[in-house]
Amino acid sequence: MTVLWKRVVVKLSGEALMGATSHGLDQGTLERIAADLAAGASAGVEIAVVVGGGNFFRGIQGADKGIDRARADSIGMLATVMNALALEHAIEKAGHSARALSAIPMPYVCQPYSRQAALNHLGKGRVTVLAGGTGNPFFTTDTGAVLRAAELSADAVMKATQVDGVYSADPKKDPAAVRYDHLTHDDAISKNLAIMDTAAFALARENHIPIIVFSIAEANAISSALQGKGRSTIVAP
Ligand SMILES: Nc1ncnc2c1ncn2[C@@H]1O[C@H](COP(=O)(O)OP(=O)(O)OP(=O)(O)O)[C@@H](O)[C@H]1O
Ligand SMILES: O=c1ccn([C@@H]2O[C@H](COP(=O)(O)O)[C@@H](O)[C@H]2O)c(=O)[nH]1
Repeated sequence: MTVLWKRVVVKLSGEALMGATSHGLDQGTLERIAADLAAGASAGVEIAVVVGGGNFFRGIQGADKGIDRARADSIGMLATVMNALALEHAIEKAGHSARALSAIPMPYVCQPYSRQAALNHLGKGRVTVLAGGTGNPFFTTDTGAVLRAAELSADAVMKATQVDGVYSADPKKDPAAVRYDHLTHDDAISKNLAIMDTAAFALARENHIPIIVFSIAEANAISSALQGKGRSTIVAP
């Protein structure tokens, strides 16, 4: 496998882990994605995975139901820890070494996140699964992914999601939405494209980090994206 990047942060949507179910974790999907990550790491790419929590809980939805937003976001961050532990185990089962690190320290279940610990695991070829987003409420795991990419000097953020790229509008709501092959961070921000939050795009722009958006529904989606193959949108200057 000829790969484009030496070190990447893969942003894995929590919803991607539900497979065809409506909530939580689908074991077959987890195993497929774990094997794909293991293949990428075996090809020599240092892979950190920032995992979302939308298959369990989103803070904003909890806040809509009357839970204090900061409390609701804490629940959301804990959801990402559940996904990270499941993914760490699935990657190990797929035959590749993995470590989960949490931005919210909970040493009984996994190692607390630190930049040094993450760099150490990446340097040893372990798929490093980063839980808890930024560790702060009022953020998302998209912003967490770009933040980790900046502090770990990753070459790119690879957003593995439900859609095959960035569209002019949410394609799940607007069938007439048009897909972009390439756009700049400025375009994504000025057009208010909600595939990622503005904070994530702004941080990526400031730190010159390209973002590759692709669908995780395809077989070997991550390995293909690492080789520059398959359908995707590239957000870069
Ligand atoms: N302009 C757009 N182009 C493409 N997708 C868009 C756009 N605007 C909104 N979306 C929606 O954004 C979603 C991508 O978000 P994603 O599923 O990765 O959520 P997340 O918050 O990052 O993760 P989680 O699933 O854990 O909540 C797509 O499923 C798509 O419906
Ligand atoms: O830095 C962060 C990251 C996430 N959260 C909360 O977790 C959920 C799930 O994350 P998604 O990015 O939506 O998958 C999110 O809705 C927030 O409530 C957070 O508070 N801080």
